[in-house]
Amino acid sequence: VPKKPAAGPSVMGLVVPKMDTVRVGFIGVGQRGSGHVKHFCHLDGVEIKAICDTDPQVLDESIQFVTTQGLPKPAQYTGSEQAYKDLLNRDDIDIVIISTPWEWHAPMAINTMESGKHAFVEVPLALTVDECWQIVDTAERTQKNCMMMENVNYGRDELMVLNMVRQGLFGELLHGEAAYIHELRWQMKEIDSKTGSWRTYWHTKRNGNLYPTHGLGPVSQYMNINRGDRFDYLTSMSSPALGRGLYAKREFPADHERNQLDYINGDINTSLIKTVKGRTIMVQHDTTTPRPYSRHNLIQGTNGVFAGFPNRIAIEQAGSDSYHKWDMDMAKWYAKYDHPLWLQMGQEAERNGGHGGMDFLMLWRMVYCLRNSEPLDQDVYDGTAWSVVNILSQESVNNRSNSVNFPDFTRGAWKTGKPLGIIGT
Ligand SMILES: NC(=O)c1ccc[n+]([C@@H]2O[C@H](COP(=O)([O-])OP(=O)(O)OC[C@H]3O[C@@H](n4cnc5c(N)ncnc54)[C@H](O)[C@@H]3O)[C@@H](O)[C@H]2O)c1
Repeated sequence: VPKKPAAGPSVMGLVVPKMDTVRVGFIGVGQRGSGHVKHFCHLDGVEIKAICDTDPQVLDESIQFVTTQGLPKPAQYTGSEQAYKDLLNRDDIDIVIISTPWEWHAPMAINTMESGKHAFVEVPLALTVDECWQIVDTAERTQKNCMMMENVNYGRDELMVLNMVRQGLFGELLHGEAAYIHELRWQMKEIDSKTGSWRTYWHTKRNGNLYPTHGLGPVSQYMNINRGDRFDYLTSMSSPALGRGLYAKREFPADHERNQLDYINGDINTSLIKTVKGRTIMVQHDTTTPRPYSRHNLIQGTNGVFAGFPNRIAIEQAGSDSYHKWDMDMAKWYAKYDHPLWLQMGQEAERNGGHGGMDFLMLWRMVYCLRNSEPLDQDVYDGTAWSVVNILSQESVNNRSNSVNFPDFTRGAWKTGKPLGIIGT
């Protein structure tokens, strides 16, 4: 895709006028979006103005939840797949939280920004390179935020590792490993509604990394991707696609629809990203094999390594060869390196829950930035760079793993982009 002329100034580091109250609308309140609604009911300085979902039942559940908290009843929109546009026509909403199936993310984000509102979108942000460019173009033309809500960047461990990296504990960074390894075959039993009712089909349409952002977001922030470095090119391979067919055979009658599908997505996809500075990142996707959960969360530098799942660390200390053995005892590392944001908000985040507190912390931080006129921690360039791995990995897999170049969605602004600060220091 050729580099297009910008439709407006870069939105890297975008600061928008301070909001005393953040007025929010929700599109999609299924399994994920309903959680966001619950968290927003416990955040200061927000008003839930409207909620939209095509499923009247989940819509009603979220509306009920809000009112049982003693909060005003939000307006509701349902009845068609386009009903969200009526929500966007309101003039009393500042931000829209989009938690719909993947194919809706890009059009809804674009329509949200065009309606004068800021878009906050579930992962992944987009499904084609063209959609990525359209989102970037719209953000630049409208000067609106479009943040992909990568919650994993707000996990305690990920925040701590970011803090360790910034303090130089690992030396110069060389290599990272990221993954979404999460056995989700059971979602194939969600037939008429819920995640599996739409997500299952992606395994019949694409062969690559369907869901790259959870592991990749934090590793990208460790490496200052789009802020001094950027993804240059990628090569990708997929294993055979066997697990979903076998599962369908075992779990569904022979004539069941799940047994008529052609599952083409390799059970394990492995991609390698090279950055402009020469660093390497391995990214894996596997939602099919019987295997414990992992996002890898590995960062290797000239002075040592941190790896997650389970957490372990090895550092070259004072010339000793202590790095031959993993230190699995995290207590002293947390004591020394817990991120200031976690020290400030971690207890409240854990009390509110959501993937160990990361969900609440992300939403709290979004609202904090909007209310204090600070740039968000993740911008439209991050969301597109992390999401486009989905698309580029397929291209590479389908072409004997030949390398594929990353588009530079920042249009060169990565060279001067400021690294994400450690808030509170
Ligand atoms: N960040 C995370 O940790 C995390 C976790 C789970 C899901 N997700 C993401 O959240 C998104 C939603 O996933 P989910 O598990 O909640 O799925 P889901 O199927 O439970 O919910 C999706 C909702 O969107 C509604 N919807 C579909 N089309 C719509 C339209 N045109 N207008 C309005 N509503 C519409 C559906 O009725 C449904 O209620 C996905 O992108 C998924 O990848 C992220």
